[in-house]
Amino acid sequence: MGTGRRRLKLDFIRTMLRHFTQYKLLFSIFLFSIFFEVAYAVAAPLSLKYLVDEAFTPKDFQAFTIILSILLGGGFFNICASACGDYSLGKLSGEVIRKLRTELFIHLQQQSLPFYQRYRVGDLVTRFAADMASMEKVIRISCPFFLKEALSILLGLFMLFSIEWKLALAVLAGSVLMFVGPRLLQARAETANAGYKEAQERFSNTIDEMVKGHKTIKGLHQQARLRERARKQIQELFSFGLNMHMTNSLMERLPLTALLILNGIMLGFGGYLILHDDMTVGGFMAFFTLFMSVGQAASNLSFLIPNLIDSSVSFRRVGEIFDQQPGVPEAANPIELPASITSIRMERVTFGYTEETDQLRDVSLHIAAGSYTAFVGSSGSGKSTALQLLSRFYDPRQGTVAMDDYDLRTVSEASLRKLSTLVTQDTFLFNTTIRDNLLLDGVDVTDADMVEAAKQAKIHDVIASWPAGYETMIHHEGGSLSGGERQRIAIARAILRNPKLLLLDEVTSALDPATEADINQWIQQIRRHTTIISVTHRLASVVNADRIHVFKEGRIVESGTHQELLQQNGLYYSLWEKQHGFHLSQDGLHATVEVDRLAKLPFFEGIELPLLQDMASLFSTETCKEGEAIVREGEEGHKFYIIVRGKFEIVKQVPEEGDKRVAVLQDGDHFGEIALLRDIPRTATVRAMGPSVLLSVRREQFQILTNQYPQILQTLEQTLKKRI
Ligand SMILES: Nc1ncnc2c1ncn2[C@@H]1O[C@H](COP(=O)(O)OP(=O)(O)OP(=O)(O)O)[C@@H](O)[C@H]1O
Repeated sequence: MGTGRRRLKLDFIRTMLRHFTQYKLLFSIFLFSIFFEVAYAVAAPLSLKYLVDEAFTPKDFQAFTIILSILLGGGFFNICASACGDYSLGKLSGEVIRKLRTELFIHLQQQSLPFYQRYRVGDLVTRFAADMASMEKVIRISCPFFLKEALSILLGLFMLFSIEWKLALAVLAGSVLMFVGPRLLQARAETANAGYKEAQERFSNTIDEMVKGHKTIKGLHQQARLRERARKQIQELFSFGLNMHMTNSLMERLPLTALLILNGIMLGFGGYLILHDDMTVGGFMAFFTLFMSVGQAASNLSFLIPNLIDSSVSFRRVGEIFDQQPGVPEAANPIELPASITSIRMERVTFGYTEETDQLRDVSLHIAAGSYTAFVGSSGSGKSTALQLLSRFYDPRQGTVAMDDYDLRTVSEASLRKLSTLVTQDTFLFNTTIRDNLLLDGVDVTDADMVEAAKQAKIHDVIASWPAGYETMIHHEGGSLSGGERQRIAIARAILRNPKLLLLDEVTSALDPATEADINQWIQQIRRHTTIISVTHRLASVVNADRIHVFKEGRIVESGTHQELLQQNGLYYSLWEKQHGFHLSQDGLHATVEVDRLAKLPFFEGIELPLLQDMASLFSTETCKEGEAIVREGEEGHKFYIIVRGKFEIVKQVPEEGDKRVAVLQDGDHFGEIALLRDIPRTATVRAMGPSVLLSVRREQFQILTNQYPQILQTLEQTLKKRI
């Protein structure tokens, strides 16, 4: 074991001892009761010496009565002391475990996002469940037992030496045998136990993934893959379990064998001493009985060792969590942010999720209170990252994020959360009623406010249509609700908090056009009294923003109003052009594309407008759900697609790495144009990252057009040749 690990374990044991010593009275009662119990257990065999030598052999009735009375009186007192000891131990260990659980829970809550990205759900749940249970066993049972047995051995040895030191010395020398085996096997047992725990963790993570992702797994028909992974992990559990069982059994058996050898030594040497009148028969009987009870205590201790080793792994794993310092710590004397602020600043901010990468580079911006600001740009350009820094989920590596003149590193988290609310595209709902999900703690609102907020977020009618209305229970963290419903509940939750600063991260991405329009209207209503910063890839929803910052590769490359940015004819202009020219019905089920927009596709360059008009009429609308693969790698393609709304990831199979995301496409992007010309297998899988709408055209339909107008085919062939 490395010194770091040992230090960690020692620190943790010190912490536990600190907890124990906080309850001085209970701890003292417990220690006294253990001491008395052990003293009595050791004294009882010693009484044999006096019974045999002083009472039975000389037939002295008075001595017999005195010894018997002492034994009975001591026995009665022993029962009382044991009962007090049991109560004090129960109370003491219960308190210590309660404190440890609470501290671990609070410690987890204090951690920042990087911690939750490092540890998976299964890892943390196993530490809370299996490791804590194993620690509880040690605190309640093994530790007191260890203390008792160790004390029995010490007192017993003292008595054995006082009865006959030569025999005691011989037995003591032989008893070294009892500890050699376990000592030799200890490292192996620790490795076997740690291996088993890690295998448990991996299996817990698979179950977690299976439960959370059951829809995606079914949708993508991945059951066999998951089953195979689970089968391997169960097999791994079996192998590690067998290894652990065998090592632990061996550790238990070796001391028993040593005990047999010791018995032989004692009988042989003891008999020799009696025959040479160096020891009385009563003395030998007392020695023998005492030795048996010391031997039993030593053997009990050796049985305890695997248990303690097992739990030492648990202590280390829980200690490791306690040792994690929050990545975004609260200042020692945090400043309370005022209830309203006048500005938000990012000054020369550079940030990376890891040391090696920079997701934001030298970003500076100034946002006036009461304004509506939008962050736009292509996928992966750093928009959401900037929002996370404004919410202080991370601290910048360089530069400052500040509200008024307060660096966020110096302000109290509570005051920051009171001032601002972040709504993201991944909505987490608690497994409780809709009402509880809306009326979270710390929000002083009435039922009427709640209903009003739900109406504004366009979710009231949906909730009211459920039999239990606002009392409907949420299960699986909202997994049974649609993405749009979850998103609208999150928006209602934000409305109820009535924040001064509202941070929105792609909040309308899962909504149909009608609801999106309603939410955009709500934003317009509140913008007068709320500062809004909205991240979106859909430019049409931010044309009214006071200021738009365009992100590219972690930098802000353009800033201005919609009109100013269009005039600049730069990145914003090209993004706008790409997204422009589509029409979508209010229910999001029917899309059309304008001819001008088709003309801008590179491979339709130079094709006459009337032909493109015919082409535009060939497109049909397709909708798809989150996780759905619209195109699969290796399959023959027959369709060309244009994304009207939504995000798609392009995933390629990389040998030994599995699926790898190579790009993300969004509104206005297109793919699969080669399928219009010939059969070739798709080079990647295209999978929806949220509910999406596409326009598609099949090659057969396209061919009717090209048969009529062969020049389309020639132009397309030439353009594609140029591109490939
Ligand atoms: N937690 C994370 N750990 C490591 N890298 C991350 C993390 N979150 C985002 N990234 C990476 O940081 C880069 C910027 O991501 P960010 O989410 O800020 O982009 P974005 O512009 O908001 O794009 P999108 O609209 O697709 O979310 C991307 O390359 C992304 O893969």
